[in-house]
Amino acid sequence: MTDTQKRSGFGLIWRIITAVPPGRNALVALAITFAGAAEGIGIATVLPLVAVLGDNASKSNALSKAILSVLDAIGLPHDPILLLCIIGGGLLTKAAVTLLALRLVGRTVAEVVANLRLELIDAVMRARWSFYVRQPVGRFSTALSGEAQKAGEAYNGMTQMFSQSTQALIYLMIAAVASWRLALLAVLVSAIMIVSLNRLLVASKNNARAQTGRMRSLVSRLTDVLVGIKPMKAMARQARFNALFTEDLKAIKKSIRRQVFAKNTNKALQEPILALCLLIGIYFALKVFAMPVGEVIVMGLLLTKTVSVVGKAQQELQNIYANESGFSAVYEVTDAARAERETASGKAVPTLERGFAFDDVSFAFGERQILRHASFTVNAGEIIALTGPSGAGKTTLVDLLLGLQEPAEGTVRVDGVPLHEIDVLKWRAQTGYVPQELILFHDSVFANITLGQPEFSHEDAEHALRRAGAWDFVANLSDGIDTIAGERGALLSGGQRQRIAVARALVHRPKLLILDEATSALDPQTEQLIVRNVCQLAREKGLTVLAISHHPAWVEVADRVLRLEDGDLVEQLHEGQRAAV
Ligand SMILES: Nc1ncnc2c1ncn2[C@@H]1O[C@H](COP(=O)(O)OP(=O)(O)OP(=O)(O)O)[C@@H](O)[C@H]1O
Repeated sequence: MTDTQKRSGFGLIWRIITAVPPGRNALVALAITFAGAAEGIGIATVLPLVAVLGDNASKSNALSKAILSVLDAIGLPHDPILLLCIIGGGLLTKAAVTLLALRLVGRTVAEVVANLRLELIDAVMRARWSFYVRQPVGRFSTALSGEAQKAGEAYNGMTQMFSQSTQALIYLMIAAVASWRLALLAVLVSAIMIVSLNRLLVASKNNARAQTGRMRSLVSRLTDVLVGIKPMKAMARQARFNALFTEDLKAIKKSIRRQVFAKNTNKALQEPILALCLLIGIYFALKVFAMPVGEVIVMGLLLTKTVSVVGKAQQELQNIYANESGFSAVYEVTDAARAERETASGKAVPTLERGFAFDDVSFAFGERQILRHASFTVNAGEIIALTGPSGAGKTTLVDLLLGLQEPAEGTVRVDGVPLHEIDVLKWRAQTGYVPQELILFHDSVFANITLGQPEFSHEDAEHALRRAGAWDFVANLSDGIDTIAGERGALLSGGQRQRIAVARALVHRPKLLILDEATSALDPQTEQLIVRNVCQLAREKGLTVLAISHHPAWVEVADRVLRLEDGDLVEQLHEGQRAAV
């Protein structure tokens, strides 16, 4: 059971309440209580009105006496018009203050949702690399959209429930002053209603949870499928996924049906339960306690009011339950991401003036040994080609160099300083990285290169594109550098995408350039052009290059070739060196 599941129910409600500034909560509570009290005064004044209108029996009622003596104390007459004004004034004040409270609630709900989303995005962005590898992307999308929205609705439900409960309490107090029997009856009828309809609340909660889980699974699957839709379409193998979605959709349909039924039934059954209890109450009041008709009518009004607000409070609780699974899901993702937050790195700022080194580094994924006591040094300005069979661990070696993975043993050093003493964010900021599976954003070529960082101009992007051998084709696109690349860059060819990714890695003038099979999709001439440009950067600007590639173009120009195989890292002589030997 996760922490979030343990905290479900009222623990989570408490978390939502405490997510709102205490002052705001207090203000909302105050406005709601004040509105309830104003209405309560209005309703309570009905009994003395009946008394003043001539119902002598009502005159002897404690509530009538209390209100009329307050009028005496402040020197006001027992005038029916005045009492009508008090009733109307109470109801109008309630309406006005409720409007104010609703404005506050609206603002707070918007803030709750926005804060939840901010917290979620912040936690996800700060998580370590290994966290993302284990999560379906759809999990984040569902949490960010529908589930965060539900959290806001749950807060709204809580304020409504608080409002109804406050009103119920006020009515109950008035009822207690009017008659202890009435108060007892109100408590009894409310209890009958709460207990008899509780099953519907539990049903709402369970169905909402099932629905949230299924929705998450559906969105995760759909996102995965859409990301990899092309080969499925090309091989006409998408039918299996249709069947999977149908399963999820069927389950969602079933839980929605049950949830709507539970909600509507709760609403529908409250009225007959109340009516039945009221009829029994009226019978006892008239026949057993021989209460006067006028008093019984007012008491009936008070009882109806009290029990119906209890009913509304119960409906709001049902709403909270229906939305609770939403915010517990948001917290689950946020908490999971927070638990995997990248630990604070060191303070040293590397300049890569001397180079970097692996010092007796070992690393494994479970049983799979990737590096075994690897030691090597790369001097600043060197071009290194890294080769090795598929799955040997070349990408993982780069992850270790960038602090995306931590060695089980040994130390990675930059300029002689261990990586854990270095500010890794500043270290990574000096790196240009072109991954094997590159993805362009659905945005312009310019935005894909600058990643939206305002410090880069069109000239910077053009300069980087020229270095990446991409300027000619970009200049010929319909909107030049402002052409939209399409979903994941699908409007460009594989080789064009690679060159834009190289430009993205060069635009911030890095000190270290990491190319992971970055030119694999290019024709030999274009690849040679990029290799020449990168070599020039290494010679003129001291750029250090680590190129994972089997292509001769890189192996031939490399100062050194490292080969990784079965966990062992060895230095190889390339053609030129072999000839010299
Ligand atoms: N996050 C991970 N968790 C568990 N195993 C992983 C993870 N990432 C990679 N691996 C495994 O580690 C091994 C090395 O993967 P890596 O991507 O580093 O190899 P590579 O040499 O770059 O391969 P290729 O040349 O095919 O790109 C593979 O067997 C892979 O299955």
